[in-house]
Amino acid sequence: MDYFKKLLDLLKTEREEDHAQYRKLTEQSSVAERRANGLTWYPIAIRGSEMSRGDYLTVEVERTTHHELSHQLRAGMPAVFFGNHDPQKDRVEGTISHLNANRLKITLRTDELPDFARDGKLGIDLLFDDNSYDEMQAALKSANEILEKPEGSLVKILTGEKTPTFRTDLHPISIPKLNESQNNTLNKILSANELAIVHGPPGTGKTTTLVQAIKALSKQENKAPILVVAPSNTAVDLLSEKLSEEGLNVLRIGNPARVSERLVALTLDHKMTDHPMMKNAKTLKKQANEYRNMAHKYKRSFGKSERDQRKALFDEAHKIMKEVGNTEQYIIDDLVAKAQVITATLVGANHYTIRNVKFQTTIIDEAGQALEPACWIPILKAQKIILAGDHCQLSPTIKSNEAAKAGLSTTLLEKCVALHPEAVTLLEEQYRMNEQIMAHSSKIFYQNKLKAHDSVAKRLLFADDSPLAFIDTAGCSFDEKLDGTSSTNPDEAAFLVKHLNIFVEELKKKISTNQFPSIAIISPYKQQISILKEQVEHTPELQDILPHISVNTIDSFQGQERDIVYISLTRSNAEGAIGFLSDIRRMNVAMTRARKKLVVIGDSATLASSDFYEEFINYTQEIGAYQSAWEWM
Ligand SMILES: Nc1ncnc2c1ncn2[C@@H]1O[C@H](COP(=O)(O)OP(=O)(O)OP(=O)(O)O)[C@@H](O)[C@H]1O
Repeated sequence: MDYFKKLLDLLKTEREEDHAQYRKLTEQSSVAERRANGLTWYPIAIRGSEMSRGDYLTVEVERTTHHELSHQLRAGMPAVFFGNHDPQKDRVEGTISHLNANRLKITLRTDELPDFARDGKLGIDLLFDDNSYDEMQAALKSANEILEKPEGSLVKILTGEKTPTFRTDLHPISIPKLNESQNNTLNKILSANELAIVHGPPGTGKTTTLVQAIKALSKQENKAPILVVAPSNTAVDLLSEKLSEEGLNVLRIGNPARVSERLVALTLDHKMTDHPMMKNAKTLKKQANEYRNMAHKYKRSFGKSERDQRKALFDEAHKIMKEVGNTEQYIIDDLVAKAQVITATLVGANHYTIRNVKFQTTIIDEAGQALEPACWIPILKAQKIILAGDHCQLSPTIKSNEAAKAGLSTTLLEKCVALHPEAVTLLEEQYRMNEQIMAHSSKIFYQNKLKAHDSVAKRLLFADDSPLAFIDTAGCSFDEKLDGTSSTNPDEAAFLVKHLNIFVEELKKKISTNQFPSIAIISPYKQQISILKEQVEHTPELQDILPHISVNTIDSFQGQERDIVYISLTRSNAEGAIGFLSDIRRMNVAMTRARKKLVVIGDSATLASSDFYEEFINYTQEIGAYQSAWEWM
């Protein structure tokens, strides 16, 4: 019982901190400041409006200037439509329903355009996303109630009160395109009655395996829809596309982060427009909008009979819209029932279109990055859960240090791996890294069980190149600095760029520019990234290959891979303080992005305080991959 009470407390702390940070960013800041922080579109112009379900008005707007500014507005987020003459008063709240480049649609909680909208000074402001927290909170409360009931067996298993069970009557199947550990995983998923856990280290084909498993599950469950969710829209998009490529009927709930034709065709909106019943709804909608436009011709200031006339027209429009709503609901139910797979984000699993739909099986991908309270939203909709991810890579970002320390950063995946090892299968063969790049990660995180597939085990940029190097800056006096709250090391950055430069010169002799390998330069420290970016961009010899180089923090590279990876560890001090570097899961992500070459630059004297780095450095010494920075000076 205390299990969910504790989570509810942690979630409350997190919500308060998140809200406080949001307020700090928005309160007392001008429109220009909020715009610079990516929270506001201003100015905007109205490009159209139409009635939508529930007597709401959907307005399409365009950002008319400042297109170069990045912003955090996304479909599904709560926002406010405001007039800048009197922003306190002139505001209507709503939800962003579509977003494409510099245009968005916002569904407002009103049935007609407010008067202030006739004035040109309009904008859209992002609101704090209370909805996600409300959904998480409600899910935790329901889970707590279910836990006390006899039928709450899945909840009891996930919280460690019961053990999962497996069918023994199934004949294992073997799919030729899957390797042995992938097939084992597939069979574990099929035989699980309540829970299976897929542990997928970097490059081991987790997505490939899940897609095949979902296909097989769909057959096993007689085509009843399977719910597939992940914490981010990007992850949901990837799975939706792959599942559809395999011929499954996929319905994507919510709005994709990326707009591709294939993906758009899977969305509910798109499928609705193709539905045979939609023509009817469209005709009705058009009629309702005509009534509404007629009503608008009567201004509020007119006499009584005009006001009555206006009201009658609005009433008629609303009546028709109700009918539209019913037809649309019918279409939605039909599409949901016919889908083999429904995909959404964790919170999107409670989208109004599927809110009351129950599933036999739910798959949570990227569970290693999912906030536990969010996982409970889809879990409550299912009888069987598949958790897939890697708890040895980055965990979800938590805003409140207090909540993180008290346990919110521990994922459900991690807890379940510890509670139910019998439900876990490890994908053991990876298709990304040269075996030398893989070895340290495999030893520290995966009990030395990872194998490099033959096609990659010996992969190199060119014959005789070395796939791994640790370059030791100890004794070079490359001292770290503190820039705000972020550590930097300008000397180390300069050294890295110089090393890269020499290596690139060598590469250019062997590989043509258009087939040039991809390069990542990674550091855990934001300010170090800025310095590195600046130096790379100002190195004349690197100009022609700049499009092949990406410089960014570790977090932004999760899930990606590059041919060459340089890591700037940055820390170098007499005290042996390594701060952020002690988060070895983050370093696991950094070190496992490289396909053919990994160069790690750091100060062994500072790093010696950590077993993780000490073992890494020892390993590079054993295989002759250790160098001193002196050799390059
Ligand atoms: N059984 C297999 N045989 C050959 N290639 C495979 C196999 N499984 C996966 N791969 C290849 O390995 C690569 C990674 O696969 P996939 O995208 O499924 O992995 P992932 O584990 O989801 O990746 P990530 O590490 O980014 O999470 C792909 O190029 C895929 O084609």
